[in-house]
Amino acid sequence: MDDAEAGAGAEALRVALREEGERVGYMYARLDAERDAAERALRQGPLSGGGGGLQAQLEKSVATDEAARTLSRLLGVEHGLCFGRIDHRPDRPGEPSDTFYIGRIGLRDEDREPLLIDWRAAAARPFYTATPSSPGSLARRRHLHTRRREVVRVDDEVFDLDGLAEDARRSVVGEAALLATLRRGRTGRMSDVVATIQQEQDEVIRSGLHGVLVVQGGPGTGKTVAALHRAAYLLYTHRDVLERRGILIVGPNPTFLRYIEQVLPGLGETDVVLTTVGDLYPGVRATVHDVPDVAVVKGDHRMAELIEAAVRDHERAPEDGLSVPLDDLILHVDADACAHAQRTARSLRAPHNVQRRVFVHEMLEALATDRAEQYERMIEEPLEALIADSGGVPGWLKELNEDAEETPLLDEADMKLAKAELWQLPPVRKAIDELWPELTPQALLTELFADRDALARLGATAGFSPSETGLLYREPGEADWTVEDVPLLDEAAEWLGHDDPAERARQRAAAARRAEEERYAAEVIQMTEGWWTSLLDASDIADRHHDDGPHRTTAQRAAADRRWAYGHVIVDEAQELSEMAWRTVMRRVPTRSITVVGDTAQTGSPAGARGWGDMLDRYVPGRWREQRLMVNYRTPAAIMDVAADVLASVDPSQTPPAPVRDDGPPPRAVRADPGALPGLVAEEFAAIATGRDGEGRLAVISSLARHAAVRAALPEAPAGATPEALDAPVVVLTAEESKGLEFDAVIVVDPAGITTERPRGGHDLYVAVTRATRRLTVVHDGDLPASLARLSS
Ligand SMILES: Nc1ncnc2c1ncn2[C@@H]1O[C@H](COP(=O)(O)OP(=O)(O)OP(=O)(O)O)[C@@H](O)[C@H]1O
Repeated sequence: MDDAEAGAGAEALRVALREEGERVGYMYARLDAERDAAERALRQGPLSGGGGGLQAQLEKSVATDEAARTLSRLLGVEHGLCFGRIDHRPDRPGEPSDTFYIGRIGLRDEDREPLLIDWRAAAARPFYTATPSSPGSLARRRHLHTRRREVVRVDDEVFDLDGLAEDARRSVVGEAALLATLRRGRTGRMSDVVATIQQEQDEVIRSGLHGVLVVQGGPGTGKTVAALHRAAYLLYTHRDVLERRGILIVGPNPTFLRYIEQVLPGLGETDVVLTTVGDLYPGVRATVHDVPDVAVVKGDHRMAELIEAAVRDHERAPEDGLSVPLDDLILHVDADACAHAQRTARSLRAPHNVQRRVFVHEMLEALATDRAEQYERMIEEPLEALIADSGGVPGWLKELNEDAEETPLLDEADMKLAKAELWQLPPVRKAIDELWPELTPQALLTELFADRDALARLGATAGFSPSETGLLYREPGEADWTVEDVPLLDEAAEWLGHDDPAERARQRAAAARRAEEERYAAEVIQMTEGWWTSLLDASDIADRHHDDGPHRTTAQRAAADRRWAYGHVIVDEAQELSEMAWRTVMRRVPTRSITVVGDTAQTGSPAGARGWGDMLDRYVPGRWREQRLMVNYRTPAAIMDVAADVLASVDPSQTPPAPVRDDGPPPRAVRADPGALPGLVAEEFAAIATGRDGEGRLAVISSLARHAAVRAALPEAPAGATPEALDAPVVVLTAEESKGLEFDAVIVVDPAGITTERPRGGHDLYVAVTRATRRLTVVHDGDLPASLARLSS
């Protein structure tokens, strides 16, 4: 390039920066104007109407909600408002072409003409899908880099020039923009990648709402970011369904959720519940895991049969019938009548606690009849003796006797009273409770786990061996609920159901009130054509009219309700879920609209998935679709070479993803004990903190055996899967806790221990060595595992 060409290039760049700067400046001015309008709306409420009628009240409520939602969306897009531009090829040479700017939200200019296109809109799609080999109708794609509100750089890809090399799968679109993003230091929070979404990720994000989509990909392939952007895209595209039903995202641990939770509000979405398997059962917050052997049994789908058997075991029809001593009587229900009561209750296809009502009624009826018969006999027997003694039966007495035999002892009203009275008597209640008790899931499992005989007996009916069920035994009150217990509690809750008479009465009253409110709301819609009526239906209006405390968001209502049916569920690190955990998740989404995100090569849980079909075919046989992500955006090539050796040692059939980055120093092994860690951490930290951003984060990932020694050596560093850990510059983790996270530098301590101390330890080591974005150091004081031989040279 001669000086004249270089000068022309520099001038073109200056012009581009100036023009784009003006354009983007105008977008921020429009953003400010929209924010002001939303703030005003929030302060003032609706302009029209007033007064205290239902219509005014509704307008106010909807306007406030909408304004708050809009404002939070507008406030969340300050950084990188506009990040791209696409120029379509003109239809005919010489004609003007369409140009669109792509950003975090859509904006219009003062004439209501589109100024900025929301990244989720169909018109934005070519920005993500065009490649040099198939540019579609695009002539050019431009990435705009902004600092605060200023455009500081533009990167162009011109698609109609020949000769751009394209290595089909591994080619990365917008390489300059992508690599600049990837080289930024880690902050402890995942950020959105809307500006640099890659084509294969775009296919995941925009895949249809329905059915089960599996996103399988190695470490660092952007599965988590793609899944989160998919949540945002689905909410944008299917707002009507999903705002009402919500999206559930299940992640591996609370730290991980904290790591990702910033992404969704940043994308402007709030109708999402983020949770872990340990939190899926309302009222229980489990974070501790069972040891692997126990986890395997608790995760086995046969546990569902064991729990059903345990419930049935509490529905007894005694072989000798039931006897209840009561004052001077002993009431008795014979074995046949008890069995009949059991059969009648079970014929109601309902859970145990609901069937119990039927059983109680049947038994009370039998007891009341027995009591009446006994009283009857008390009167009849002396009478018959009298008749026999007097040597003949007078006609009038015979008639009376025959009449009495034909009429039931208790008519309907008598029976109702008698049953109510008996139910108040403690010996009666106790006797019936023993046959068919009201149970909570917690009580059922606590009792089951503390009863070796019941475990063995009921376990056998579910196909477990005594040694397997023996693992479930624990003393009553011995431990808190574990993560593995949560699906069991949920299962038990399904079988037990809930029968609370007060709650039933409340529900009946609420349903009647609700019907009345909906009828009224429907009339309001018919009579008024308010702007807000297009946003709501009668049920929404009734919701808002109903003044039972503050209006709750979909996410708040869903999180508190075990039986909530979500519109879509995303499961991240899904390979860790056991068969029982899948049952719990599936119950939350009867429509089976699910995104399953994970990597079966990273499965650490012995109860987790070896293949997706193992878990999914039970629910959607052959009806799930799989999308593979093959490019690693996190880990530099030299570290991935080490990871590939580890993967080959545990599962040679798996292919590690191809790394985009090949920067950073080679990974190293250091022979030392944990005492050397402060020096190594300081050294690593100095290396990562000198980067352009002057900040960096480091994780020390150790074996369980060395965990205490590592903590002692680094007393300042927080340890474990706690949210604070993410804010600290240095954190100490186990391999399991590091799942899904990433750091600028990683020090892996005692790789041999990590490989051997858990059943799937080789997979744990694979996870540990793939957490680094820049530097990897392995610290060992014994021999290195063979899979890390590359580091010993
Ligand atoms: N298109 C992209 N543009 C910029 N950064 C990206 C892109 N895709 C992924 N990344 C970055 O790569 C890193 C890895 O992404 P992510 O954590 O989603 O991967 P993952 O597949 O879930 O990994 P793992 O299985 O190891 O948990 C993140 O820092 C993410 O921001």
